Amino acid sequence: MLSTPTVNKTPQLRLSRSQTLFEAAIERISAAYPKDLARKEGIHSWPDPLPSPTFQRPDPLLLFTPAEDGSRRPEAEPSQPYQAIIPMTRNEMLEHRNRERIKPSMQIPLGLVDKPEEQQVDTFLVDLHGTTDARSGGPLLIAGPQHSGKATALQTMLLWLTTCFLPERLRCAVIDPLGELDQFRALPHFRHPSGETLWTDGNSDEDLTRFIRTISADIQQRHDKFPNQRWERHTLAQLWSQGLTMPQFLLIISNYQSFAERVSASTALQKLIQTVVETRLQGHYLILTSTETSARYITPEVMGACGTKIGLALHERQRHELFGHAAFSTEAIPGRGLLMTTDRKIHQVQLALSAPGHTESSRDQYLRQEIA
Ligand SMILES: Nc1ncnc2c1ncn2[C@@H]1O[C@H](COP(=O)(O)OP(=O)(O)OP(=O)(O)O)[C@@H](O)[C@H]1O
Repeated sequence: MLSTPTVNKTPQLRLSRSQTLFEAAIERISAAYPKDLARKEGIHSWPDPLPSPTFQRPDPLLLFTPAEDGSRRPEAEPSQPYQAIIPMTRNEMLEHRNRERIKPSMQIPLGLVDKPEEQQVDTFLVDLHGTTDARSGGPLLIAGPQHSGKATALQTMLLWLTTCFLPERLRCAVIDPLGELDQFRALPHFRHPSGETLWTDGNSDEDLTRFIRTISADIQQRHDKFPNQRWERHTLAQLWSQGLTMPQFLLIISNYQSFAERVSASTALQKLIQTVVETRLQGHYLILTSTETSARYITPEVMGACGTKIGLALHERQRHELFGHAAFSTEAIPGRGLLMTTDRKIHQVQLALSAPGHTESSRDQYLRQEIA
């Protein structure tokens, strides 16, 4: 039986302006009863709180460990080290990709998830294929108002995927009405073998129809190539191991709500979504972002198909629409949100940035250089 630790002297509480009371309380407890001492006394569950971007430190959580390359170091080097989801630089990851025999995987590290019931903070893996446990998800929906971090989350996921997979292993098609993913546009992952670009802003019905036709034909072709194949969870992995390079296919529709008023566009998109969702085991995956959560913008069928839902900075009605009555409010912190997976449990998450930098433009520049 463990004796309750006694704290004789509580250090002075210094509240900086950017610190919330909750963080200050944790800091105070941590100072009074440090982790090392807790471990010595057999207490191992002492998770850090989710990292919070602040005015002084807007980029505390990154996908990759930033490179030690002075020329590309973010302008103001912070005193604290960055917290990175992947303990490798992007270059190390690229080398790893070239050396290893790569398997198909749509598990994407996107941040940290707080699990108070397990007293743990874990890496948050989005699982578009659905292979792990009850948490695994299938299609992903990220909902949040403007400037809540949706595009940033897409950038982090695209950086991960295009780093892990060569274009013959991953093909992406993007509908990006606001040009938020432009940094990635020139990558070969976004081009069809025919040379056609798999990218549209979707602003004209004509463009959208052409785009949908190309993707639908691709999906049909894959089906025709293996007419007798019974697609199961590991079929794609088995085909890869036999040397058949059939790319995983990811469809991203950013700002999906913007198509709701255009009847023919939204009908065509819904049909495409349904096809992609139904052929997940063949390696077709879907990510949607939306500023709206009501049935007027996202039909119950599309909402129901999204096994993983992330809500960023939602107000109460939207939280209910997305997560039901169990949803709770989170602090207004960039990249902080709620997550619900197929087990219908709700957790708080902090999403990672794809690039370091104190301002949006310096992060954008870093990301562009990184991809180039
Ligand atoms: N995970 C994060 N960590 C720290 N800051 C973040 C994070 N995500 C977003 N931000 C901050 O919030 C700003 C807005 O993010 P982003 O552009 O991704 O939002 P959005 O929801 O896509 O908005 P819009 O719909 O207007 O494009 C970013 O420039 C960044 O400063």
